[in-house]
Amino acid sequence: MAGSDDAHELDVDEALALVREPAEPVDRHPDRGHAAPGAPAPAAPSTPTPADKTANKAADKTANKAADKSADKAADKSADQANAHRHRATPWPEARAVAARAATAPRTPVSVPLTQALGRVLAAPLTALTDLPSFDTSAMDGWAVAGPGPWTVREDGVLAGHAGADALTDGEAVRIATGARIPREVTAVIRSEHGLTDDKGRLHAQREVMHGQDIRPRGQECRSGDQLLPAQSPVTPAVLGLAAAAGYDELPTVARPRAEVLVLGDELLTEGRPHEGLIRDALGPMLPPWLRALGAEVIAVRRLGDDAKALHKALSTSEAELIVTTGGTAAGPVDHVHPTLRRLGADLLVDGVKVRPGHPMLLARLAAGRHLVGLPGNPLAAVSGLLTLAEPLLRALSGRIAPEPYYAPVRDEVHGHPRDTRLVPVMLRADPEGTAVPLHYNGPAMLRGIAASDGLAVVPPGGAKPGQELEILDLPWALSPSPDGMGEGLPDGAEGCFT
Ligand SMILES: Nc1nc2c(c(=O)[nH]1)N[C@H]1C(S)=C(S)[C@@H](COP(=O)(O)OP(=O)(O)OC[C@H]3O[C@@H](n4cnc5c(N)ncnc54)[C@H](O)[C@@H]3O)O[C@H]1N2
Ligand code: MOO
Repeated sequence: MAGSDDAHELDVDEALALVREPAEPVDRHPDRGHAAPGAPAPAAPSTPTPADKTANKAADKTANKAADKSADKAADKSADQANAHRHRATPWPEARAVAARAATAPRTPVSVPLTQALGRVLAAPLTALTDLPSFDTSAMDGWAVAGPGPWTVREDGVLAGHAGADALTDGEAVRIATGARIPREVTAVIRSEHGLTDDKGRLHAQREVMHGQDIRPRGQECRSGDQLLPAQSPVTPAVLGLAAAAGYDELPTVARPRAEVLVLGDELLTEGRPHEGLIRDALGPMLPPWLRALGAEVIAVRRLGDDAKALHKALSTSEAELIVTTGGTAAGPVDHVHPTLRRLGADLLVDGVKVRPGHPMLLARLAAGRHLVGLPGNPLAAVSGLLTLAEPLLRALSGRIAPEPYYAPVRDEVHGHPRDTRLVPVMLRADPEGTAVPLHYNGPAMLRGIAASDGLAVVPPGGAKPGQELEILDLPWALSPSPDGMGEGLPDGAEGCFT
């Protein structure tokens, strides 16, 4: 694992670069202090603190020692590697596009019972298997009447789900329940609160009776064969209801991509409180449901510690189409992801992204149809990797349509990184502008901000001014957008059917 326990979106040099425009060559010292980790009122450290001074003195002393030449060499090498890595890093928008294009194989449609279809995507248009309603239906409890009143009321009544009553003749009425079949020759339904029977049992309407009132004619909502929804529509609870009403027992859906989560790190506990340098694994509980919300079927979550052999074996034997690893992406002594991918001859499609947090994230193709997303271990950096690389890849694999980007003005100034995009948790206000309020506790190791947020604001390099419109990344439990054509082509008047 990387030695630095708190690598932030801005380290000291980067924070200084923000106030020292134009940028001079930046010399990184990742182990020598950082900007405030996203906690309230972050401040660029313009004056060295006593702690910095002591650290600097110690560093100078050390640097003067001849015995440390080899350490300097190693540091130079690692700085070179860091620079090379930064150079390779993909700009954030491009990284998302690469991930969206990475899945090329066509998906096989699978027919699943309605009970298993929620959250999937339709592999074919939803076409009505019946007229809806499939027979003329009473919209109200009351009387079905034929011709002008008053009407003689028949002894028997008609209930929903029962066989239809005999045809009425003019001047006849029959008691009818909501949803019951309308007998032939009926001209209107009178609601029970709008009719009175006299002592001879004859029915009188209390208000004017319009022809056809409170009758839902067969096919009012759709005719058999009508397209109700286009292919690629997400299957929501409402879609399940519509499909059942239209006669479906199963739905043709796009197969869910199988995903496996490999949690790396010897320092992780699965229960209890952190102690003696050990911390709780925050990603094991967070990622599986998040991946499911993004369309994946999570087939396994495994904790491998910092064991290069175990990682190699897991990657070579996994049956998942998407392997998500957490941690081990940096260049620390036990960061095994890069070396293992090299051993496997994987194709690195994205190796580092110009985004904070999460810049060490990566995307690799292991073999045809099998990908790995390497998420950095810092929890918010992992969320950033999830939304930057796993989300577009899973969207393509599960047949979902990319949401239209949406924008909201930020309430406050948001500090930017000098070169990289920042993703900052925001809360959306219910005001007319839908203002986004940036949240504190947005440091790479923190989940407190994201847990309270409605989305992530995309802050361009250089930052954003109050009122500036920023793209907002939805969290996957927010509503999915409708694909093109959904809601179009409804027959005239279909929306205006109030009762
Ligand atoms: N010399 C450098 N060191 C680091 C750099 C750098 O540029 N130069 N980048 C830093 C950044 S930024 C990040 S992000 C991390 C990424 O490191 P890894 O992906 O190798 O992650 P680890 O070192 O394994 O862990 C980092 C951090 O996160 C904690 N962690 C890991 N897994 C979990 C988990 N499942 N739940 C909760 N917390 C987890 C881990 O204990 C570390 O504190 O590298 C920096 N270093
Ligand atoms: O800044 Mo790291 O990428 O913690 O996320």
